Amino acid sequence: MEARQNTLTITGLRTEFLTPEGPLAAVDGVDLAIPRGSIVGLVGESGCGKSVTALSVLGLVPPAGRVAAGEIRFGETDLRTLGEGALRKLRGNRIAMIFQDPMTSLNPVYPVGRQVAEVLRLHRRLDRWAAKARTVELFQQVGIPDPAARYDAYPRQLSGGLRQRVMIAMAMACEPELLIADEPTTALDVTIQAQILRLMGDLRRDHGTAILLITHNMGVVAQLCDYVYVMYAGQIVEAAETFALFRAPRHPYTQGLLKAIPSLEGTADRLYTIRGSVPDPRCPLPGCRFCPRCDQSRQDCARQVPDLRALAAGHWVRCCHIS
Ligand SMILES: Nc1ncnc2c1ncn2[C@@H]1O[C@H](COP(=O)(O)OP(=O)(O)OP(=O)(O)O)[C@@H](O)[C@H]1O
Repeated sequence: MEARQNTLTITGLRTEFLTPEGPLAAVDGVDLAIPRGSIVGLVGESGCGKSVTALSVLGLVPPAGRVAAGEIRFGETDLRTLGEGALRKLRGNRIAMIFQDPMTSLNPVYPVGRQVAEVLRLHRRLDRWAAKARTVELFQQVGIPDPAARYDAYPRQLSGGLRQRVMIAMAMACEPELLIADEPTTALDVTIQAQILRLMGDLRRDHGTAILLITHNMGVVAQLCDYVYVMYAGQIVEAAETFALFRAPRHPYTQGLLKAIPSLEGTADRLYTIRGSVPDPRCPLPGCRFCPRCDQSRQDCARQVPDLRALAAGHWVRCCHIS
């Protein structure tokens, strides 16, 4: 895929946090591309660096951290060269975001309708009445019951599912080119989860929005994504089209994640889990970072640093023993 066809192209991203023990690389050399109008998944266990990748794109890395290296291109623009003012203009307009807990993004002291209408007034230049009418219409589209009454509700008066719908309505209001959704359905029950995922699919279909979907849920990936990046210990360890990844996962970590999906048949007595846990980024391992947890590791894995190599068109794997 040529870079100019991408809505987002991340190259060599390294994001560090300053700790008393020295700098810690939460994201360590990540390359990731989102072609226009596609839905790309970023998966991995907790602590792998998914959220920090998203925050780096948005220019929202917390104060102790910084993007130390790499390029983040939104279309032709290198986001790292933009000042805070220009970045703020892009966020909530051409780039929208949805987080796991919408309370962190919604202002608790303003009615939710006014918050969405504000976006329409600011970015779509609608007057007060048109913005209100469009907001109620958007609330209806995202399945908020009694949308006119909910316009005046405060965030705390709504359920988690309704708050997440408000966030989607806000994202739809801007008709963004890029939506970054970080665990958008994790806190919701399964039925609401499916509805929110459907709405994101609609956003892509109706507005051509490219979506980066961050999740640890492989089922969600299978349902929605065109392409998947698997992240482990700050690095991409496998990347492939969704169909190829599910049909023939090559990295032992990806194989473990897929084995851990609960099956409907429920044949296994216990749900599979990958033994061990994500390594502490403060103590980087000399060889393959997955080696201590890998059930296929060999003697040299602890010493050899694997590169991300192409196995087939569009299928990349970081493992010393796969060719
Ligand atoms: N403010 C911070 N200060 C220091 N380290 C941080 C900070 N935020 C994140 N990290 C570290 O960065 C690493 C990656 O964290 P990140 O939140 O990106 O993981 P994640 O894959 O998104 O996990 P989760 O699904 O739990 O959000 C972790 O080791 C974490 O400890």
